[in-house]
Formats: sequence, C-alpha cells, structure tokens
Amino acid sequence: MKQRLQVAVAIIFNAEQQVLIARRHAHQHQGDRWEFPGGKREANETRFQALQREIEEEVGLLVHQAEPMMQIVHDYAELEVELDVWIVSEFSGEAIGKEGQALEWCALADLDNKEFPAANIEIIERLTSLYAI
Ligand SMILES: Nc1nc2c([nH]c(=O)n2[C@H]2C[C@H](O)[C@@H](COP(=O)(O)OP(=O)(O)OP(=O)(O)O)O2)c(=O)[nH]1
Ligand SMILES: [Mg+2]
Repeated sequence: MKQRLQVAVAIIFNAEQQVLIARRHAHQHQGDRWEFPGGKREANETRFQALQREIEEEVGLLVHQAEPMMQIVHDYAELEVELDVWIVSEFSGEAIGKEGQALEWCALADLDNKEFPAANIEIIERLTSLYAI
C-alpha cells in the first residue's frame, strides 16, 4: 500500500505581511519546488509538537502559538501526504535555512509566481482569500 505521510506545515508571516517559504533540495521528493517549512510528524508527537520541532530544526524559529488552518490529503504518484497546515500567530527568532535551503519572505501576491507542489494550490488559494489580496 502507498505510504501516507503526516506533515506539519507552517504559515509564518513577518511584520510586512510576507510569508516564509523555503526551497526544497533537488534530491528530495518534490525537489527544487518552494514549500512552506515543515516536515513529518513522529509517532510520539502531537501535531503541534511536530510543528514546533520541524520549524526549529529547519528555520530556527520557536513557535509559541499557532492555529490549525486546514488539512489537505494529496495523492502523489509515489506517496500520499496529509498536510496539517497551521497559521503561526506567535514566534520568536530570526529565520535561517538551517538545512542549507534557500529561504524567502514572499508577499502573498507573489506566491503565484513560485513553483509549489500540487498539494499547495489549495493552501495558496485559501491564504489569498483569507487575507483578501
Ligand atoms: N514541508 C512541506 N512539505 C510539503 C509541502 N507541500 C507538499 O506537498 N509537501 C510534501 C513534500 C514531502 O513529500 C512531504 C514533507 O516531507 P519533508 O521532506 O519536508 O519531511 P521532513 O522535513 O521530515 O524531511 P526529512 O527529515 O525526511 O528529510 O510533504 C509544503 O508546503 N511543506
Ligand atoms: Mg521538511
């Protein structure tokens, strides 16, 4: 049976209403595409703990508070993902690409010009309608 990965995904805004995106490494699944930072939940973690750990590991930010935004199940050819998307409302630190990945703070209106995995289309649509750009 196809694997289903549970993935915590963070939507993090800065004071200029830009959202944090990261470039996936070429060798990863969905390589070279942009993503919202996050990663796979481990068996012993709650969804929120997974979010906090992944964001600290990948971009060095401490997530203090976040609200669930949406869940998306997407069937890629090689695996299935369940994206557990959170809006981060309180965090501290300065974002850096701790895994050597490029990071960018991107205005919502510019997200359409970036190549994201197919599962992200719904997230971007929801963000642009929530924040009415
Ligand atoms: N983080 C993240 N993953 C996404 C997004 N959209 C999307 O389809 N995915 C997929 C790609 C991957 O198959 C999966 C996330 O896995 P990952 O590679 O980030 O997992 P991880 O951080 O735990 O990485 P690793 O330790 O296995 O290298 O979800 C997104 O916006 N953010
Ligand atoms: Mg990841």
